[in-house]
Amino acid sequence: MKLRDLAGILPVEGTASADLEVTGISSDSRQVKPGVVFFALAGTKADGATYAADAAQRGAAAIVAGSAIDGLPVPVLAVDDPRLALALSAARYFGKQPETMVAVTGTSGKTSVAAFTRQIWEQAGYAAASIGTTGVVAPGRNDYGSLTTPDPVALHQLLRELADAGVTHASMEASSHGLDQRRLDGVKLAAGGFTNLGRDHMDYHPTVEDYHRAKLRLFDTLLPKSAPAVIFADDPWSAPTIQAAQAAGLDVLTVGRHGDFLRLKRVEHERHRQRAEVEAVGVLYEIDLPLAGDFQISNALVSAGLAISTGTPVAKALMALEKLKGAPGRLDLVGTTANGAPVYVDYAHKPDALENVLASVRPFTTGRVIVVFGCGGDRDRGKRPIMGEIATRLADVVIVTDDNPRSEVPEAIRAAILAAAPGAIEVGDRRQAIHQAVAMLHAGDTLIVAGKGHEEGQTIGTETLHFSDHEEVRAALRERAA
Ligand SMILES: CC(=O)N[C@H]1[C@@H](OP(=O)(O)OP(=O)(O)OC[C@H]2O[C@@H](n3ccc(=O)[nH]c3=O)[C@H](O)[C@@H]2O)O[C@H](CO)[C@@H](O)[C@@H]1O[C@H](C)C(=O)N[C@@H](C)C(=O)N[C@H](CCC(=O)O)C(=O)O
Ligand SMILES: Nc1ncnc2c1ncn2[C@@H]1O[C@H](COP(=O)(O)OP(=O)(O)OP(=O)(O)O)[C@@H](O)[C@H]1O
Ligand SMILES: N[C@H](CCC[C@H](N)C(=O)O)C(=O)O
Ligand SMILES: [Mg+2]
Repeated sequence: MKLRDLAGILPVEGTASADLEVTGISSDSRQVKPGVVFFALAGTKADGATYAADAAQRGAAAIVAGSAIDGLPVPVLAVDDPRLALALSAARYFGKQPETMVAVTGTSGKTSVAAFTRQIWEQAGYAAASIGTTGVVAPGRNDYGSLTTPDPVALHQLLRELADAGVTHASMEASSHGLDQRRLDGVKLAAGGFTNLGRDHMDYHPTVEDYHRAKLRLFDTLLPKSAPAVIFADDPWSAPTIQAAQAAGLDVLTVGRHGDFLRLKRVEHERHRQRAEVEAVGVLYEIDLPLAGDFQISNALVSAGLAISTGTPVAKALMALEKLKGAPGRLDLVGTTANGAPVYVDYAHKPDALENVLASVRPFTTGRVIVVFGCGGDRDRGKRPIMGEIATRLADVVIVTDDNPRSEVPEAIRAAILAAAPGAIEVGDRRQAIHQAVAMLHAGDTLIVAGKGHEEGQTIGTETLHFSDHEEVRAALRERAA
């Protein structure tokens, strides 16, 4: 591709640089090779403009920045919003994506909805993919991920690979960081989904309104006019979300107990499954959902809404719910003790999620609900006492442990949780905490190991050591059985 092929996004018209050959796109100077266009982004830790000279020295074809940078031996193209320019350039450079793409946003449930939507499409016979916190799942592919919403260059490279491999349908998670940082702006979306809004990422967003505004970008900026917006109607934040989607001219489809498009009429919970009656366009469907957790029915309805609104027949989409598999580490039943007490691994690492998951196992627990959890370091500090209070209120035994302390002092993180969790047991070492919890299970009890879900590491300082809640739970169950 020539630089001129990025015209309309970058101010290249009429300049001598328009004929330059472009061999790639990057926002990281360390990745720049000859011919790469370097985008200097103002970040949260550094200002990319500081690295423009480094990029030029490595052979960058041109530098794109928010303002002029003097003294560089390569053309500098100034744009208003370098992140937006990066996203649009990446889309044009890689040039291809699965035809039907949907994105889901919300505080909790995104990974589950992305996975469920892919599964519905698969059952309807489409070659489908999902992209998010747990990685990329596509035919013949299951790659572990790092970011929930990949950065635009990685994202469009991936979309190109998926499209080249014949994937026609893809669902992805739109995190608030991803939306705010324009990571999704170059993706052509057919529909958007909203699950709920609660407290999250208060280290990044100054207020919850600001956080909600970032989420709303999916509806008021990214989706084309009259595209379907599938909104879970039973959340307190659904009303302002519906309003914003309507104002943007979207086709609002609500789901849930208060939903018009897919209305949940009745639900009967069992321990590991639930039976739901759903009304869709005047027809009643009985659905036997093979997943535990009240919230999974909400996620399933958003997913069905996304699949239906992008062309999957209603009955096919709703019947596909009967075969759903939970996303890894989302109220994941890892095993049971010999006396029948179940042990779940769950990714609840924010207040609403913890509240939901503890509440959803209570009706099936004749004994005690036991929870093991901690809070991540270098992340929202405000959530620590809130989660301590929730655990104390909703569980009978609370074990506070470590969850990726990162650069913080682990004891200090635990102390912030414990301040609101009188009577909680403190066991810093997560392995020991899990083993201790499994050892105390009596018949009728339920254990939830929360916070890490699918994660496979524990980050202490700058080092990440292999750690898996699944493996530790299995080991503890084996130990107990021996
Ligand atoms: C806080 C945050 O969101 N950071 C993301 C952001 O980085 P940044 O722009 O702030 O980067 P920075 O370190 O300040 O550097 C500024 C610029 O200088 C460049 N640079 C830096 C050094 C150098 O030598 N050369 C150079 O060019 C950097 O590449 C960057 O472009 O943009 C980068 C590119 O898209 C992301 O990789 C990076 O994610 C970091 C790794 C991260 O941890 N992000 C998390 C918080 C995140 O995004 N999480 C969400 C939500 C998770 C969820 O709830 O599910 C997600 O979508 O995963
Ligand atoms: N619809 C929901 N409402 C409330 N809590 C939920 C819902 N769906 C999932 N949860 C809880 O949140 C946890 C994370 O779920 P999931 O991974 O699907 O959400 P997410 O939005 O992708 O989260 P993250 O932003 O952390 O990746 C689950 O393990 C469960 O505890
Ligand atoms: N995507 C989230 C995941 C947090 C998971 C939890 N285990 C933690 O480390 O805080 C984050 O990076 O903030
Ligand atoms: Mg996720």
